[in-house]
Amino acid sequence: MTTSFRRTPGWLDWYAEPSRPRYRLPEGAVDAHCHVFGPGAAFPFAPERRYTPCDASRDQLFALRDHLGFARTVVVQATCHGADNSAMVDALRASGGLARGVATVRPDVSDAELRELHEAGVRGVRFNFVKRLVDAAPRQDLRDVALRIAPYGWHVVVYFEAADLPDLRDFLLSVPVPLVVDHMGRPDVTKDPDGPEFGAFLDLMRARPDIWCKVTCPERLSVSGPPALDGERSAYRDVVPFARRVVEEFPDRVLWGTDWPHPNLVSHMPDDGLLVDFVPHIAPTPELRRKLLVDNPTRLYWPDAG
Ligand SMILES: O=C(O)/C=C(\CC(=O)C(=O)O)C(=O)O
Repeated sequence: MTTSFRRTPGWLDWYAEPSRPRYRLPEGAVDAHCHVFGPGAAFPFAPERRYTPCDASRDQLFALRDHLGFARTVVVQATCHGADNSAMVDALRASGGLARGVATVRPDVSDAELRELHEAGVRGVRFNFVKRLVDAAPRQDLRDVALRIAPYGWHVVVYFEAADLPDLRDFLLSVPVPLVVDHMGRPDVTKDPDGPEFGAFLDLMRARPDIWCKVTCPERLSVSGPPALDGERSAYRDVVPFARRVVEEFPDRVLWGTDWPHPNLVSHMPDDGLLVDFVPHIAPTPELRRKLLVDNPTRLYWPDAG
């Protein structure tokens, strides 16, 4: 077994000493999008991966959760682990019920494996259409996976770039379980939020009442910045109109998460405490923030928690 991995050249490690957010998260807040990486010595990265990250363990994730003031987390399988969900599942099992997961599975996954994932806390699978991260999976395979997971009440998390939405739209609308779109479908934020490209995304959201959206990753989408560093509490201003538009039109179907440990960022690594301070800019009222951070993710991932 390989126990030592050389990270991708230029890899930025997660921010070691995040500040404490000035914005105090409401009780029961959920970080609905984050990952664990390895550690590679215990959970080797997948041979087919497109990047090799630094380690980011479950205990480091739980420490960040507590530091920022989140109650719970949703751990999303990252492509560097392929369809080997063991690092993510290990995090769920160690969380004492405070973490749920989104897995990657192949169409030949057995019912026993699906049951085991469900028992560990998995509630969805992720379909990744971002070409720099994965080879395109045949859509029939994805449909087969969606049919396999439907009896468990799971959803499908989809990650795609805005430019690919026209091609994906019919397929997405045909998926027979709820959909959760990562990072607002990655809009080009140099374009007009009222223009046709983001309009196509909003139309997708309008097309089905069970399509949810993560209004996440301003640090990935922003072109103008400023970055969430050095005490900056009004970071990523160019992303605000996009995220706010979604939060205000679909207040009951939006989720937020840190995306820690922020794979593949190249310009900077954000201070996660300052990222939390981004939330009031996109969800301007206490009610919108409660829905975004507590009610919506709890309904989707802990429906029995009340
Ligand atoms: O962490 C994210 O959501 C975004 C990623 C990484 C990713 O999705 C993955 O590796 O699975 C990205 O844009 O590189």
